[in-house]
Amino acid sequence: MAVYTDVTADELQAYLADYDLGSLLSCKGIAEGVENSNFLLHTSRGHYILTLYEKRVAEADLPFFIGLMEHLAARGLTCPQPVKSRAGQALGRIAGRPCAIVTFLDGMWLRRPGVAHCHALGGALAALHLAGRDFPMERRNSLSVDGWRPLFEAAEARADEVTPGLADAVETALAALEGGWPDGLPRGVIHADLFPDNVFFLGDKVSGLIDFYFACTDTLAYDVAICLNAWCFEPDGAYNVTKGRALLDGYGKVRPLSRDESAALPVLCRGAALRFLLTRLYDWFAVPAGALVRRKDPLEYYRKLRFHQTIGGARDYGIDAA
Ligand SMILES: Nc1ncnc2c1ncn2[C@@H]1O[C@H](COP(=O)(O)OP(=O)(O)O)[C@@H](O)[C@H]1O
Ligand SMILES: N[C@@H](CCOP(=O)(O)O)C(=O)O
Repeated sequence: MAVYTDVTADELQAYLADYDLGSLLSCKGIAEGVENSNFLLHTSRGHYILTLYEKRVAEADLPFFIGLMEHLAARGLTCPQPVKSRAGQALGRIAGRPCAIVTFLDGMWLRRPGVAHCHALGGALAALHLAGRDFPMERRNSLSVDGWRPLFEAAEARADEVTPGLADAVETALAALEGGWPDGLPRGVIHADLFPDNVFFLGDKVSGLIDFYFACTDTLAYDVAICLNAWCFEPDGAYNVTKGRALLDGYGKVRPLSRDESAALPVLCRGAALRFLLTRLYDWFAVPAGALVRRKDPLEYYRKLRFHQTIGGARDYGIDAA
């Protein structure tokens, strides 16, 4: 359960007095997520999500996230919509943390997505990339290649407690990526964390996307690599090429990848694997005492990184590369 900051009933009542949300019926901490504190609010007007922004979210970035959700919704994407106070403010402060209330989305996320879901996810990701093309704000990706070494240095001394040899393996992979990270590929708004728990389905159809708090301006194909890692590996660690092909096909039907983007997938997948390995490794040792959160396994992403280090080329992901 991700609740780092508790909210008292009095604090919440006082906060909601500035909103036209009716009377508060209940407020429950949400038993999922790792980054922020989330609460399900039930008021006489309906259901809402209250998010208190924690550790990795810089307050200065909040207008980007809020503006992006509004922009994407205006272009037909289903994503949470910030609820404004009577004074027209989407952002506030509660229990000492910056916060926002957003609309509740129907649907559920899938613990075991199948091939059809991967296809639908690919289409939804491409639709997001297209809808973001004319978003006027920019946000640098603080968790791209130049953000990885500081994370590694913070966790390096204890990395081998997770598995022997991890520190050396990460150093080698990191140095290779720092020396050969692609630039010049098409850029735009990326979600940067479109894991299954951030995609809601009704049947085989994507019903909504949530959790835009890593969204930024970066290489579009890097977002595809993040999704290949998050959606197309089986619990036993095997890459499922049928799911990979479905995801890439779903994506390509909406926004075809260029030959350069396809050819860059192996290095982008290695980078995407290292990025989540590093944040999970950092968090493994840095979860604050008393926080209610389930830590995520860094080794899952170490295994994915090793897979990507062994593949021959983009064709192995289920795509015909240049
Ligand atoms: N707008 C929403 N509608 C419905 N459920 C939501 C919404 N936002 C968050 N949730 C629920 O809260 C959980 C955690 O949200 P998430 O944004 O992933 O947290 P975190 O910010 O910690 O990553 C989700 O898995 C989902 O169950
Ligand atoms: N997806 C990340 C962690 C962040 O997950 P969230 O959707 O709960 O914010 C990971 O798997 O490491």
